[in-house]
Amino acid sequence: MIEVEGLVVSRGGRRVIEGCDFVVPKGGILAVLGANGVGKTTLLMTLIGVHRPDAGRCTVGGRTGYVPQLYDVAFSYTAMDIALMGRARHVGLFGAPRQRDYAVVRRFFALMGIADLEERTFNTLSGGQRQLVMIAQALASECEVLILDEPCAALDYKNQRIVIDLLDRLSREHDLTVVFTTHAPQHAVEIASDVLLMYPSAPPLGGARADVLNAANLSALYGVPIGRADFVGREAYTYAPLYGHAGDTAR
Ligand SMILES: Nc1ncnc2c1ncn2[C@@H]1O[C@H](COP(=O)(O)OP(=O)(O)OP(=O)(O)O)[C@@H](O)[C@H]1O
Repeated sequence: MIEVEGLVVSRGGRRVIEGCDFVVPKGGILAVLGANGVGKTTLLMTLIGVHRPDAGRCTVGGRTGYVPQLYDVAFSYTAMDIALMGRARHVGLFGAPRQRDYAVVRRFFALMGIADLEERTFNTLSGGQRQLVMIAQALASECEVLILDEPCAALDYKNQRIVIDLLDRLSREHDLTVVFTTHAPQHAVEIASDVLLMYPSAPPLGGARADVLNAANLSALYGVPIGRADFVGREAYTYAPLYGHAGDTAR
């Protein structure tokens, strides 16, 4: 469970988050949406204790895993080495990973369709492949709360599906509490129980997905007209194109 009350956070001497309140129940999924630079990463870093709030309260109940937006490592670790780092609290400070640790990582690699990357050097993987390995690392920690910064940003449609479905499944079957940021409202439509909309000059708006996620709020959030459509019988959002495609005009 996560409880945030009256949260105020500054970066570089400037207030970035002001008056943020929300609750995510155990097993809930919160999607955080907002324009570039509005403070989504700042909020996540505050949840995991990296940034200190100027005011307010922020309680995260349970072992927490974090998946950053971008990740590079200094040494030639393999994808397996990187994912095994998620097992640190199970392995202990001077211990070596055991059979079970490998088995846990391999289970998530298989679920995410990246079993073939196990022996590859992490830094030679594509951005999307690295993102999948980092998510496997966090899941391998067997955390109770998982916080992910744009987990699908570098992923193709199929891999977005895999990650979004996996988060949904883990929250349903293992009561995993999830917070993720995204620039794709569709990810919120698909799995979020709760949504937090972060505005540049107004307090964030949070609540149950059905109450908060709608075309009017999304249009105000991004400053472009966003419409609701139904896509194969499901709620979907899309922004209106600014210009017609060149091929649409009469020649
Ligand atoms: N190290 C820093 N020092 C000063 N200001 C910072 C620092 N890091 C971020 N900021 C500022 O804090 C604000 C919030 O940044 P943050 O990274 O939280 O935004 P975001 O919503 O995650 O953006 P994006 O969608 O582009 O990832 C921005 O205005 C940014 O310029």
